[in-house]
Amino acid sequence: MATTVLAVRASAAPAPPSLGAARFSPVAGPAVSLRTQCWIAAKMKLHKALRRHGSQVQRKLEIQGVGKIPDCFKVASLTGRMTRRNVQLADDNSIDDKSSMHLGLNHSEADHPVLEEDLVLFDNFDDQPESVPSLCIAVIGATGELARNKVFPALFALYYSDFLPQNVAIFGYSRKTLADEDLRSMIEANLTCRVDHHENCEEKLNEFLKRTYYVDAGHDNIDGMAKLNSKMAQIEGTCAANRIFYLAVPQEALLDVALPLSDSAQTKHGWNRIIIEKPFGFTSLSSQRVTQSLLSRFEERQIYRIDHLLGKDLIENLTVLRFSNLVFEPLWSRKYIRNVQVVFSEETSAETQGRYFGNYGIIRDIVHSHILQTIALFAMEPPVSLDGEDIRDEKVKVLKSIRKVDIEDVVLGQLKDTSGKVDRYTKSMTPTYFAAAMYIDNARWDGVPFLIKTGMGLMENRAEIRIQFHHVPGNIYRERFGHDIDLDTNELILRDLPEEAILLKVNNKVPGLGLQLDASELNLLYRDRYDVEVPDSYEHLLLDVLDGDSHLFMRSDELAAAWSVLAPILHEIDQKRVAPELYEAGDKGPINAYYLAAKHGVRWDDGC
Ligand SMILES: NC(=O)C1=CN([C@@H]2O[C@H](COP(=O)(O)OP(=O)(O)OC[C@H]3O[C@@H](n4cnc5c(N)ncnc54)[C@H](OP(=O)(O)O)[C@@H]3O)[C@@H](O)[C@H]2O)C=CC1
Ligand SMILES: O=C1O[C@H](COP(=O)(O)O)[C@@H](O)[C@H](O)[C@H]1O
Repeated sequence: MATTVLAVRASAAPAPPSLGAARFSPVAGPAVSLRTQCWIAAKMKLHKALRRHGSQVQRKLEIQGVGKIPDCFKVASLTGRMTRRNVQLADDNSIDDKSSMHLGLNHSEADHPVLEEDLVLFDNFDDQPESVPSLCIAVIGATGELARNKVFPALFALYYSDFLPQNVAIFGYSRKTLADEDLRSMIEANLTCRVDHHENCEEKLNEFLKRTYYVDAGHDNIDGMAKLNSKMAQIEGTCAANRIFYLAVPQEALLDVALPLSDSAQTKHGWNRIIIEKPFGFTSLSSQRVTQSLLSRFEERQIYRIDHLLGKDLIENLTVLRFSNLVFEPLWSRKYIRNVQVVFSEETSAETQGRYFGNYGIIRDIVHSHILQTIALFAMEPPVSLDGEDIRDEKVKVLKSIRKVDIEDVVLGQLKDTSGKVDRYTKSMTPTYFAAAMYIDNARWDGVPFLIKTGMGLMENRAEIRIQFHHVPGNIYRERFGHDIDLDTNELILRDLPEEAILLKVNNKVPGLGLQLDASELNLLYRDRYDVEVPDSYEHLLLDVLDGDSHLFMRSDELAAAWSVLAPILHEIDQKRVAPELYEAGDKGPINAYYLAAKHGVRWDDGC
């Protein structure tokens, strides 16, 4: 563990610490006061704490009678005891550990101590302000589709809402010859972000753009990363500084970028985190090699494998609903649950997905990460805490318990080519649709089919998880339901698309004389309940990275376990040359998916 050496000042009336922010002031307009920086840091911490520990933190706030946003040192005392890691820190009275917590330093990531002469903290945490480390975010592959359409807009939305520290700098990096101004114009031109109609947006955008710089990598990432490092260092000075590197590059370029980055672009004055995009490898072996190379240079805790589909509220609700409601928690097992359906379908055709879908196909692109992570979060045992590692410990057990999938329980589909051109998917047999029945061989889920279905170019956008419960044993009302026993099945539906909702199907009496039963839905429609704009999932996940919260990012052992589930299927598909069933755009997808569900005693109940 790296030791953080800090110069401690005696007591009252401390001189303001030398802030990285001061170095940003020439580009950022007037220097921002320590108070403001502290307030922003507090707000970020508080936002996160409220999101994750809601009422606990809220109660503490009320008890302390603090205003809307308390001072950062007070927030630390409100949130600092929430995770196991922080419990240890809070229990340890040494100034070093406490100070590193306030600085946002994660010991295992902070390879080197913060420089003694640059950083001044204070011995009384309840009364004294703290220094806010600067943050540099580099978007590698800045000219690509993902960076332009998703990453920069998400960064700006976070900046707009004050979720990035005041002393932040953004770097775009690619091999094209561009100037800062070109990058800024590109960001501005592609800003489809949700805050563009909000108050002061233009002002904020100008501020944001002034903090944005371009680094031309040339044709060699070794030189490129050295250049990036020196540009960042110039801005950071020698103060405490953290860095995030978003690797928005094709899989083939990942190591070409990541290895020089590890050698030359990491800060020695804080933590470094890298974000890696899906799909995570083409084969189990190639993925393993990439992982080994990454782990030879980075610590596991530094690596964030991002799948933006996991940044939806639907996914967080999986655990919130189960673990915070007594009416659901006891039902979460084979005893009450008959089957689980995970559906992710899109109207858009794979043609419109751009290069990133390419030859990878839907199994590597969507099933490997999104679907298997959803199942893992759904089916895991209660984690010890909300700490990322505790959750990942439980997810990996689920992935390792998934039974080898029988190829007879797999349906592949491919969108018919309507362009008249040679169909690149047909040529490569790349599936654009996948359905399967999976089983988890453990005590909780033994015998429960998990039916998954995902495809492009279908009749509607749908992302939902449906949980069908067993029929009531010896139901005394059975005669009132008619012949279709499925009609009285209780069902819980968590939905992201077509619109966010949580629905519970229950049986009730039809009004009037006589006793007739009906199946109705108790609806929680987010649109009606909450008058808020939903942040893009990239915003959510970027904030998690900033916060060091890893629970929605696949750890290397999860990645390997997911490959163990899918590699045999991919291998058998290749070996037997299993041809995908063609389906029309805007249709329901392959008919075989319906036979598959019936074989496992399930009826898709999803409208498509
Ligand atoms: N597009 C999307 O919405 C999504 C993309 N992804 C994933 O994100 C990654 C990027 O996708 P996308 O933006 O579509 O790809 P693009 O091809 O549009 O962009 C790739 C970017 O990487 C840069 N690049 C390529 N090779 C290198 C290299 N060796 N060194 C440095 N820079 C390099 C390119 O710039 P230059 O050639 O100038 O260096 C370009 O800026 C992929 O892994 C993809 O699977 C995941 C989900 C969604
Ligand atoms: O990663 C992917 O996500 C997109 C859907 O993104 P969203 O922001 O519209 O939710 C999907 O179209 C693509 O196939 C997939 O690779």
